[in-house]
Amino acid sequence: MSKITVLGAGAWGTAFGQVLADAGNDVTMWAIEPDIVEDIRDRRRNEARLPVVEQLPANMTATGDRAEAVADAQIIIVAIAAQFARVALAEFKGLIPADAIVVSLMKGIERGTNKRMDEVVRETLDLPADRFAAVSGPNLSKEIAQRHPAATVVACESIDNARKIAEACTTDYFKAFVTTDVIGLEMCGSLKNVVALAVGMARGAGYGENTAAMIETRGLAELTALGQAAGADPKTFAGLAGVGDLIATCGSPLSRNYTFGANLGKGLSVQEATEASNGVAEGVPTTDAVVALGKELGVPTPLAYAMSRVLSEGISCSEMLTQLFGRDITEE
Ligand SMILES: NC(=O)C1=CN([C@@H]2O[C@H](COP(=O)(O)OP(=O)(O)OC[C@H]3O[C@@H](n4cnc5c(N)ncnc54)[C@H](O)[C@@H]3O)[C@@H](O)[C@H]2O)C=CC1
Ligand SMILES: O=C(CO)COP(=O)(O)O
Repeated sequence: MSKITVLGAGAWGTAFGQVLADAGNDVTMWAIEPDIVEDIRDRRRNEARLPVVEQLPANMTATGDRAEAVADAQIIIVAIAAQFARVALAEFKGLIPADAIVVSLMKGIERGTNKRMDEVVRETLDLPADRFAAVSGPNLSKEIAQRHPAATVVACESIDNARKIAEACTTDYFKAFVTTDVIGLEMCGSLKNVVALAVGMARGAGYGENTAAMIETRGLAELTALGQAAGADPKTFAGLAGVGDLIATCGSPLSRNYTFGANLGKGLSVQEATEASNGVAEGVPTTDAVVALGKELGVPTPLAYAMSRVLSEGISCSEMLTQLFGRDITEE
């Protein structure tokens, strides 16, 4: 049993906090929103971000005080919207215990720098590779909050530390596999959100299984190529964090990215879809970062490019698909 702190009490931060508490750990949530801290601490609820949970476990509390949150924590989980991770974590620099393992749940690429979350977290906290882990997989928060059976993958350059994190989040309904492929895990989690935007858009526009399968399969090829160029192990893309998460995210209205895309497909503007979104749709800012990363690594990213035109120019779903596939005859 460990003292574990979760930074960010959004939908996934809170649901994962419950998993950790169910696994027998003492869990402290830190959030920037005083009303959410008060709700978790005084009422064992997170009405704003995770209303589906009627009562959070008794071994879960919350604070808005940064130093108090991380003092004596053996494991620190980061579940903050990816584009704000750098600015939020900078406030924790110097407060993190020297032997704590820092674990990212975030699925995004930083806009402007094109950096993965392992790079952002390690840079900001000045953390060695063996004290950073990422958790990613088919993990829709609302299902896990209701304790539906699910699995995930923990990646750390130190397999022993990956095992420590896996053990800390193992319950009778939640299983964690381990890997040392941090880059692969990060790339899978971030890039599948862009694919989910496109699939959601096609569904929202009224297209069926063939169109969805085409986007998912070509999307998987795109994220695998980009991941490999960044140094990932191709096997990771065929596993839970790759195909697994793609299936969950591209097939569920519980996904914010899928829903954001579906709203675009139904004719909402980007602004309207943003206002309708229940939480962060990471694929939106990540799309441009993926296009830029593709250029940097010399890997074509037709799907991310087509989606970037949807987001910046408002092209329609059929224009997006025409842009995506073109008319040239190419090998699969
Ligand atoms: N919801 C889900 O099913 C899953 C989400 N994820 C990933 O986990 C991450 C967090 O997602 P959710 O908790 O669902 O999102 P959310 O939209 O419910 O919450 C986002 C969190 O970021 C925090 N935040 C934003 N700006 C901040 C700042 N400047 N300082 C401090 N905190 C700030 C918010 O306070 C909030 O707690 C995302 O990267 C997401 O892709 C991963 C797996 C599943
Ligand atoms: O990552 C997720 C499922 O694995 C959650 O997807 P959304 O962020 O689109 O809700």
